[in-house]
Amino acid sequence: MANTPTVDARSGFCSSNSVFYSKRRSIPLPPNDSLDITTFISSQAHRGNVAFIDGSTGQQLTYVQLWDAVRSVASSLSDMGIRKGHVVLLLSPNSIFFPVVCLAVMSLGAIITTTNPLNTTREIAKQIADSKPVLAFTTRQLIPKLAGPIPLPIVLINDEIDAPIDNKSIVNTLGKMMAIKKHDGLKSREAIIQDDTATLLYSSGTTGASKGVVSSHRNLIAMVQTVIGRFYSDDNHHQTFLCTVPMFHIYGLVAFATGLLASGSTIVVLSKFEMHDMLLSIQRNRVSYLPLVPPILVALINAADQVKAKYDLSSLRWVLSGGAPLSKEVIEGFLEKYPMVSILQGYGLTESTGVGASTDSLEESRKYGTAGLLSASMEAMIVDPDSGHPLATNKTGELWLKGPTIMKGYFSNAEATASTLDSKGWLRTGDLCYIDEDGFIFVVDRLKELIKYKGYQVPPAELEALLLTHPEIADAAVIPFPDEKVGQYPMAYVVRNAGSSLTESGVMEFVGKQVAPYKRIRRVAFIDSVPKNPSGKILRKDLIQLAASSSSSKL
Ligand SMILES: CC(C)(COP(=O)(O)OP(=O)(O)OC[C@H]1O[C@@H](n2cnc3c(N)ncnc32)[C@H](O)[C@@H]1OP(=O)(O)O)[C@@H](O)C(=O)NCCC(=O)NCCSC(=O)/C=C/c1ccc(O)cc1
Repeated sequence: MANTPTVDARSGFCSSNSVFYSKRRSIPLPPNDSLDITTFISSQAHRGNVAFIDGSTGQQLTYVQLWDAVRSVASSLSDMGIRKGHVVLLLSPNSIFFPVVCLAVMSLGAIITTTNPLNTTREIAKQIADSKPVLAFTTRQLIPKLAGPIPLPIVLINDEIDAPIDNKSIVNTLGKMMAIKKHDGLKSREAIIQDDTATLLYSSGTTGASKGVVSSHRNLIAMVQTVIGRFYSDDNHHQTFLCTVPMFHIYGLVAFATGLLASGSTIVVLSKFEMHDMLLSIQRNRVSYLPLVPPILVALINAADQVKAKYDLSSLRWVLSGGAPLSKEVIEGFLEKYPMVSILQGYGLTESTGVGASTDSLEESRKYGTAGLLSASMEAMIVDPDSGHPLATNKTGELWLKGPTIMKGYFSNAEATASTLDSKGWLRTGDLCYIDEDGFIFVVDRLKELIKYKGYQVPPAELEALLLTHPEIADAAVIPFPDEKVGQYPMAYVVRNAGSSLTESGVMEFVGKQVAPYKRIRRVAFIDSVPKNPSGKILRKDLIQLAASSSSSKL
């Protein structure tokens, strides 16, 4: 037995190979290689009746109606010529039909790519040029956002079947597709294996501009198993979740369009976050689980007295926080105001197809500030960013993850894939973390060049490239600036050309016109030169320090 690696049961750390192993029961993965995510979910046994409720209109989709709709839409897509490997773009706010489109597309082996409706036409055109979709699903209101250089055939999502169609690009409506009763199109469905690509979600990763994250059916199937393991034990009753975070991000997508459907949950869907709608929906539908991002928790704390006076939140048991770090102050502030509700934390990336670590019980959540224990079947290493050597417990380094939910790579970007995934399948997360003696992960800082505004990713490189297109800007660097309400917002350090009288507001307006609102630069400082290392890399840490010291000296 001399060669058996010794894993410390308490931390999960194996000293012979420096790998941390998950302490959770490993997830069963279906052995059948010919399996797609939609078939996998629809074949799970559960006692759920209502799958979705539209939070504003009350319209419901039962599980029977959901799977009927998915089959009809898939058959119709097949009749329209959609085949395995084709990319389909979904540009829509949250709706009870968002999952129908995703599940139908993926059931054919076609690939779903989603985008934020707040994105500008220019940003969406970039994603279209990169992902090359053959069809788009969108709403009537969002059609102008598809007016980029590459015209796409469009399926309208929220349209009355008989409404006049005046746009030549519109080839169908979801209503018509869902009404199809004969599913002949499914006969020409091609065989799908678990390794085939299912989703293409965009993320900036550790550096540079947004890239398509390729997740396979296997990645999503493993994530479904993780979600089931996280929320359902044998004695768990039926649960009602509220969906107010966007389904177009991995967080919302894996929960509301896939994972929770495997266990018969009811999901109340709001088209977007609005405080009153959210609270009223909790009250009306007796919601028990509320997945959020930290800025909503902060807003709930700040308005706690009015909230508790006006709404009956007695059904609410769990708040799930993900997408951005949650500070100890926010956790304590929330628990003080809402003692009946427990917070569960989740840590994940688009590149890990959702959750990589989490706290799954009140007891685990009592480790304040932790991102949780490694998800089932996930392995981790903490790697010294300078030496590249793996570290043991309680030592801070870059978190590397390996497991069945780790992406296949970045779409058509071998260079970015090679610098993010190593040959053994380890994903460099770009987060500085340590893992304690009980196996809990703590995120300390970020190595990657990323700004998180309200849980949305803002890649500094993208804003820097845009700033450099201004005729009066010689050089620029963009950094995160901390803010209690939104987490961080983008701040620009700008070097003006000689003789330029460009103002701070001039810089902000120039960027604001071209990017989604969450990417706007909200603070500007002018400097003589951008600090860089000998190879020309921006020394962001120096600028972050400079910003902190100049803002505190202003107080
Ligand atoms: C609900 C939020 C927190 C706040 O919403 P909001 O206040 O209405 O603002 P928006 O973010 O929608 O809009 C941004 C800005 O655009 C503005 N805006 C709004 N609609 C308009 C308009 N139609 N025209 C023009 N301006 C507009 C809006 O006013 C706002 O401006 P400002 O007030 O200046 O911030 C919203 O930002 C939000 O849903 N954020 C969540 C993002 C999110 O899901 N992130 C997760 C990423 S994936 C990930 O990290 C995964 C992690 C994970 C973790 C754990 C797990 O278990 C699994 C996974």
